[in-house]
Amino acid sequence: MIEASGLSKRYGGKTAVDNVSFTVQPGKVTGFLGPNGAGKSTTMRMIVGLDRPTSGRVLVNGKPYARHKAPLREVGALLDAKAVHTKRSAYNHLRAMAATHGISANRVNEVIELTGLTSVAQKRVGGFSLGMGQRLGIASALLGDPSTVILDEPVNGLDPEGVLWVRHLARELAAEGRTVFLSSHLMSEMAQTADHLIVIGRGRIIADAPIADIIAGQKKVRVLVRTDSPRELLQALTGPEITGVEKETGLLEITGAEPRRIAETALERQILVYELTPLQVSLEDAYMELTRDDVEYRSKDRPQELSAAGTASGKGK
Ligand SMILES: Nc1ncnc2c1ncn2[C@@H]1O[C@H](COP(=O)(O)OP(=O)(O)OP(=O)(O)O)[C@@H](O)[C@H]1O
Repeated sequence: MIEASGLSKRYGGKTAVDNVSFTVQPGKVTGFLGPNGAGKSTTMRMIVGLDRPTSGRVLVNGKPYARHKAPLREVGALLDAKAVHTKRSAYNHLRAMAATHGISANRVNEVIELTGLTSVAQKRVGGFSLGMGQRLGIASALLGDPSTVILDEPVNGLDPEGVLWVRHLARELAAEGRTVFLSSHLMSEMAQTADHLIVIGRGRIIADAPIADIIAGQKKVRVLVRTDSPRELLQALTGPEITGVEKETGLLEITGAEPRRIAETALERQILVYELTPLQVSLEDAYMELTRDDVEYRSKDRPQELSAAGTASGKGK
C-alpha cells in the first residue's frame, strides 16, 4: 500500500507536485495518468526516496521507503529504464543488485525467465534496445519479490507483444495481492489494465476513482449529426453547454445535447438530418475532458469549436 498525504515538491519557483494526497490499494492495478509535466515521475520518485518532498510525506507499507531494512523486498520500481544501461550483462547487473539485498541467484534466474530475457541474459546491457531495457528494468523491480510494484511508463518502447505482456504481468501481480502502481499516458492501455485511476494535472490530483466511475462521471453526451445545415442546427440548439465541431463538411459532432433534443430541434426548424449517432464516452474522452484545463504543453491544432450560443468561430456553414 502507498499512502501520500499533503505531498509537495518544488524545484526553485516551479511547483511540480502540489499538496497531493492519495492511497494506492493492494490487490488492484492503479493507473497514474496525466499530461506531460503533470508530476507523475516526481511523485513516483518521492515514493521511493529518490526525491525529497518539500512538504508532506509518503509511506510505503506503513513506513517511509528509507526506513525499510530491505527496501527492495518492500517495493520494486522501474523509474528510468536507461539508468540500468551499463557494461555489465543483464545477468551480472541483476546478480549485483541481488547481492546487496541477500537475494539468491535462483531468484535472478526466475526474474530473467519471467521477463523473457533468457536469450540475452549474457549480453551487455549497453547494447539493449529500449524494449529490452524496459524488460530488464521490470526484472530489477521484481527481484526482491516486493509487495508493492511501481512502474513509470512500463510499456514505453515495447512492441505489441511486450505491451500485452506488461498488461498480463500487472494483472497477475495485482491478483497475487500486490499493490501495483503504473504511470502511462496511453489511455487505451490503462482502460485495459487498470482497475482504478489517479489523474494528475499541473501537480494536483484531479480524479481518484475506479475507471468505470471516471467514464460514467463524464455525463456530457456526444452525438454525430449529418446535415446540410450544421451551423443553422447548432444555432437552433440553444444552451451554453452545447458545442459542436464540424468534423468534415456536413458532419457535426455535438456535445451536450441528447439525440432526441437534436432530432426535435431539426424537425421544428425543418432542417434535414440524415444521420444521428450517439457516441460512447471512452476513457480517452473522459481523460481529455478532465485534463482540459491542466495541460501544460498543448498542441496548437485542436479542432475548432462552434458554439450553440452563436459565437461560432469554426468553419461551419
Ligand atoms: N529536477 C527538476 N528540476 C526542475 N524541474 C523539474 C525537475 N524534475 C521535474 N521538473 C518539473 O516538474 C514538473 C513535473 O515533472 P514530472 O517529470 O514529474 O512530470 P511527468 O508527469 O512525469 O511528465 P512526463 O509524462 O512528461 O514524464 C515539470 O514541469 C518538470 O519540468
